[in-house]
Amino acid sequence: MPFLQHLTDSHLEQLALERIVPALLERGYFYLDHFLGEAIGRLVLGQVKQIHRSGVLSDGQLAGRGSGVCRSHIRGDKIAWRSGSERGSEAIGFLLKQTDKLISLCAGRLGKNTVRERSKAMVACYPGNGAGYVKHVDNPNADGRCVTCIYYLNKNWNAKEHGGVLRIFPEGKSYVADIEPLFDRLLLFWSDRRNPHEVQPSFATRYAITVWYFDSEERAEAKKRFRDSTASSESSTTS
Ligand SMILES: Cn1c(O)c(C(=O)NCC(=O)O)c(=O)c2ccccc21
Ligand SMILES: [Mn+2]
Repeated sequence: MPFLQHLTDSHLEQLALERIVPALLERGYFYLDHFLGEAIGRLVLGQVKQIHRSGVLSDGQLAGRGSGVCRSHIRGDKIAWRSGSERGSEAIGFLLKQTDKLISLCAGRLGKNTVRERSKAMVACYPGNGAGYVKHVDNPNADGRCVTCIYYLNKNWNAKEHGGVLRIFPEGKSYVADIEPLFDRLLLFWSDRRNPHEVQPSFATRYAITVWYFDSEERAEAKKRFRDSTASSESSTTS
């Protein structure tokens, strides 16, 4: 089924150059609504709900800090990885094609970053039991990830009632950015220490799809460090 393209390629180019690049360089994050449009957004939501219903989402991580016995038994976010070419994930595949186009249009203008590869899509569901995600940095130690891209899928979301706000604490700034996980909203932000963030407790089912774009050089460096470290640890065990 040929998808009608909500945002034509020239729209995407305008969006990338005139809005996304300036915002990322100036503030470090950017979000826009109506990214795929109602029809395709609903197709993506339908496929995510089917993934959730099919039970393949991981058992949510145990909420709260601590480990062993003192850990609480509230199950938090549940996730599944999708390349977008699986049967039943075609609309997710289309979303990734659109975000790939967007990022490649930005590439070369994002300072030193040359972005050529990305992770698979992480489909995430917060069950609405009050679990959230503690404040963290996606990429604190140069693992290669440079841009976090999150597509939200929640219709009629009311943060006052449902919580689930993403709060970004931009490094060195006196303000925080509160972003509601609204249907068909796309959010991009630097994955490194510039953007610590948290997902506040969610009291309704909260769906999102995240994909991380890699800076090629940083990724290659990280892979090399990993190879060296495993090689040295192997040599130390054998010696
Ligand atoms: C489920 N989930 C996450 O929701 C976020 C995250 O920062 N989400 C922000 C958001 O959904 O607005 C994560 O960064 C994350 C990292 C590893 C595994 C699971 C993860
Ligand atoms: Mn995160």
